[in-house]
Amino acid sequence: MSWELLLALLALCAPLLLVVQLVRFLRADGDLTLLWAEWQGRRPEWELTDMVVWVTGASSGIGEELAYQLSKLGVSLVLSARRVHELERVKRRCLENGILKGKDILVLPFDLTDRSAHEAATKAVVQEFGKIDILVNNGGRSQRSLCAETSLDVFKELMELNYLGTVSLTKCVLPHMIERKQGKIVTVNSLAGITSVPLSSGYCASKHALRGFLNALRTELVDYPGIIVSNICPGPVQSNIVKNALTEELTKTIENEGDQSYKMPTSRCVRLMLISMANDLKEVWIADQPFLFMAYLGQYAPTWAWWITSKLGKKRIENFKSGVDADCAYFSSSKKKAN
Ligand SMILES: NC(=O)c1ccc[n+]([C@@H]2O[C@H](COP(=O)([O-])OP(=O)(O)OC[C@H]3O[C@@H](n4cnc5c(N)ncnc54)[C@H](O)[C@@H]3O)[C@@H](O)[C@H]2O)c1
Repeated sequence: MSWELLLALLALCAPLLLVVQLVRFLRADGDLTLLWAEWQGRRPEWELTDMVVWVTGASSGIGEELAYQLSKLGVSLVLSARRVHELERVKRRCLENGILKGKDILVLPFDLTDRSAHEAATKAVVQEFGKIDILVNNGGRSQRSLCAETSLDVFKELMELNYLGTVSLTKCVLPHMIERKQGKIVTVNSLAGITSVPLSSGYCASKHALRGFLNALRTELVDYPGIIVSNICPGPVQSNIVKNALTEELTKTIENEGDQSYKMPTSRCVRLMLISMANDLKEVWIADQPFLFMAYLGQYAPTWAWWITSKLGKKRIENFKSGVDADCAYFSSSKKKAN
């Protein structure tokens, strides 16, 4: 084959390859460091075995799925949330489907907003298993209400739970990790901790606050390279987050949680979280499109992102008011989805 022909072929193939890569990028469900770690990095199956992992919010959604996937890796597991019977149910399923024995799982119920319980809970974990390798700050609640219609009590509750509850538990576990010079503090934040969406002003604020806290904490721990502070930012994921969301008043619940099936499967989100833990990633974004694309746009072209957010945000409020999930039907009629 002549050089001219080879060059001509290359010139033809290059745009094709570029298009293929672009399509792959547009279909990605994680940021580039996370996808690289998934492709080339350490496997959770090699890295996380024999660890003591404490998961808050383990009675439902992401925390529950995390318990199931961890129970297949041979860790010691601490399951926390408020409802003991739900935690016992999760424990039973972990024992049925995983490789753990009863002694490997501690059910430790407490309310994250009751900060006076955090020290005793931490001591109970250390007493049971002798150490804490990974704390997964996962417990939290979202919000579905317009700022102007929302009581200040709701904003306070979101900060108490999502922000101060996480800060307090992290502060209880930190001295133990500093003494051992190792450990992972993994916090389930949200893309709402990076970008902002309507109907969730209190939630976004609590998650933005968490990101600020975690980034500052990480810089304070530079002398302890064995302690990893990890900020996990998922987009929409299948769980009970909408059903359990706060509304205008503390006592008012969501009337219609809408169809959640378009969201990322919980198992995929949790798998990517485990990859991030195995590879000590500092911050990861986990989301299907167009949510991931919007996070990138917000980072690199904030003014364009704001223009699009204002259009999509209007649609989000419309969706919510017409009784479908706020995030669905961005590109089609909300009435059609409601039927
Ligand atoms: N599902 C999503 O779309 C999504 C997206 C981004 C971030 N997140 C975050 O993921 C985390 C888990 O949420 P999820 O989606 O699994 O929702 P979920 O409602 O299914 O689970 C939330 C868990 O937190 C626990 N919890 C709530 N209030 C508590 C309290 N006061 N004390 C102790 N535990 C409490 C619940 O009991 C439950 O176990 C949250 O921090 C949420 O902000 C979820």
